[in-house]
Amino acid sequence: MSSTIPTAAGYRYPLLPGKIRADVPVPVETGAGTVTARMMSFTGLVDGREHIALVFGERQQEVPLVRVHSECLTGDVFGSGRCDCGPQLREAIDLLAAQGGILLYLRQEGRGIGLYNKLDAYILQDSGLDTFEANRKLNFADDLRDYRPAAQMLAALSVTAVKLLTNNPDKARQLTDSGMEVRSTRTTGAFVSGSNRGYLTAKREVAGHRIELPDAEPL
Ligand SMILES: Nc1nc2c(ncn2[C@@H]2O[C@H](COP(=O)(O)OP(=O)(O)OP(=O)(O)O)[C@@H](O)[C@H]2O)c(=O)[nH]1
Ligand SMILES: [Zn+2]
Repeated sequence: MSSTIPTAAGYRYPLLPGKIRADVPVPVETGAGTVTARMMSFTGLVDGREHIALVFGERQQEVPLVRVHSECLTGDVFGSGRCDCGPQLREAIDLLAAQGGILLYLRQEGRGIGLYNKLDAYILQDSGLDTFEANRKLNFADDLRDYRPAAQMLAALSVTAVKLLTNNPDKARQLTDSGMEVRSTRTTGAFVSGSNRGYLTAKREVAGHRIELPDAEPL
C-alpha cells in the first residue's frame, strides 16, 4: 500500500496494513444452502471501527472477487425496501459462496452519517428531497465514507489486487488511491422495489452509479 495519511500538522505517514485479530469459522446461509466462511476482526484500522471480513472458499485466490458493503441496518437486517442494500448483500454472499472471495462489511451506516441521521434524512426525502439533497440539508456531505480501512483489511489478508463487485465508482477510486489494484469491476443486480426507484435514480444521476433501471411499470 503506497497511500499516506495527512495529520493536522501536515506531516504524512504511510497507510499501514491492518492486522487480523480473530479468525473464526461461521456457518453462513446462502441461496444454495449453508457454507462455512471465516469471519475476521482487525486491529490497526485508520478509523478505529469494528469492520468485519467474511472470507469464502478453501484457497485464497490471487485476485479475489471482493464486495465492500457499507452497513445498512434497515435494509440488511430488517429488509427495508427504501434502498437496495439487503438484496445486494444477499447477492454478494451467494456469489462469494459459489466462487470464493471476500465480503468486507464496513460499519459506515447511512453513507457515514449514522443510523439516526439516516432516519432524519428519510423524513426529508418523504418531503421531496433526494437522498443527497437530504444529506446536505442536514449539513452533511453527500457521502462521508472512507474506504482506506477496506484497503488495510485486504492488505492484512495479503491481497494486492481485486475484482470489485460494485456499481459505485467512488469505491474503486478510493481503493486505488489507497494502493489497492482494482483489476476489474462487476456490477451488482438492479434491485428495484416500489419504494426505492427514486433512491436508485439519484445514485445513478447524481453519484454516477452504474445501475440499469428498467422502465417503470405502466399504470
Ligand atoms: N444517508 C443516507 N444513506 C443511505 C440512504 N439509503 C441507504 N443509505 C446507506 O447507503 C449505504 C449503501 O452502501 P453500499 O451497499 O455499500 O452501496 P453503494 O454505495 O450504493 O454502492 P454499491 O452497492 O457498491 O454499488 C449504506 O451505508 C446505507 O445505510 C439514504 O437515503 N441516505
Ligand atoms: Zn440500505
